[in-house]
Amino acid sequence: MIRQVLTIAGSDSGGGAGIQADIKTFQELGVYSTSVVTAVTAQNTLGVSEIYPMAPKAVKAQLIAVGEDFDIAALKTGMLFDAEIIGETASGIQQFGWKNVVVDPVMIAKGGASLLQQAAVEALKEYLLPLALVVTPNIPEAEVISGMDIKDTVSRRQAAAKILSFGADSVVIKGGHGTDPHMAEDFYLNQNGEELLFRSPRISTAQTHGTGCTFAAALTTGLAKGQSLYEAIYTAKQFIQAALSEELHIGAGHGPTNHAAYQKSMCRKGGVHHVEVVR
Ligand SMILES: Nc1ncnc2c1ncn2[C@@H]1O[C@H](COP(=O)(O)OP(=O)(O)O)[C@@H](O)[C@H]1O
Ligand SMILES: Cc1ncc(COP(=O)(O)OP(=O)(O)O)c(N)n1
Repeated sequence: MIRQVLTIAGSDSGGGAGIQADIKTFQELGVYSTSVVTAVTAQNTLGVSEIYPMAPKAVKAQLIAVGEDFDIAALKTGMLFDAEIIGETASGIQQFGWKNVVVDPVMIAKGGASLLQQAAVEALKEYLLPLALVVTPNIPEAEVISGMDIKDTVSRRQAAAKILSFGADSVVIKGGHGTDPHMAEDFYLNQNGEELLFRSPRISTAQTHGTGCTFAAALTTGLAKGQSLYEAIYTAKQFIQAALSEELHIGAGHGPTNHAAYQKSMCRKGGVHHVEVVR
């Protein structure tokens, strides 16, 4: 039977991030996607113009509808917007005993719009992080959650350890916002103190809308298929590298990544992107 996954996230009318990015990624990687919409954003490649959060009871009703009928092998959370929606999300995960929980702690869109109320950060730490197999902040999100500045590899490791203190099994601090002009480096740390670096050449492109959602969705798919966390992160890094490499050039701003590129690269001899892993 096809593996079933769930995304709990906001809608991006521009289709590059949020629920739309997740579903495209799930489809490309061969799992069946269910979805719980937490908010509707009016958004395109130039930015977010309006946000309409769902009523918490609407989020709850969607979670129950999915939970009562589907066998969810892995799930990801994205834009959750406020503390009440975080509370409903955490309750749903616990009610249905869902495992393989990937928490992408979406806070700010590339254009600067706030996708999580500041007051909700505490709820994220208290209710959601303890349920996470892996939490995937970008560097600014990792700074907010840890309350620390990340300016080098030492402070990145300290911030990752602080994030783990809120109860997630592991963390990946994504490197898209890093300062290395040559490499995009994602740092993994787990509760056993094991750390890994996943490194790919940094691609010079403005078509980066939705990189974080896409990466976390690909990771979620790997877990649903029974991959180890290591394999799932590795595949997700290959997926996003391909999606950034073959630009679509859609829209006038930060365009979406190309969700179809990974499958195309699989068909080419030697086409799958190499990811360097440093232990
Ligand atoms: N220019 C780039 N070249 C290669 N990989 C990138 C680039 N930008 C982001 N990535 C990768 O995309 C994934 C998402 O990272 P990031 O952009 O930091 O997340 P977010 O969209 O949440 O800000 C990570 O695996 C990161 O290393
Ligand atoms: C509805 C919605 N959810 C999440 C995001 C942020 O997505 P992300 O992958 O972090 O990409 P950027 O916004 O940084 O390009 C979003 N914009 N909208």
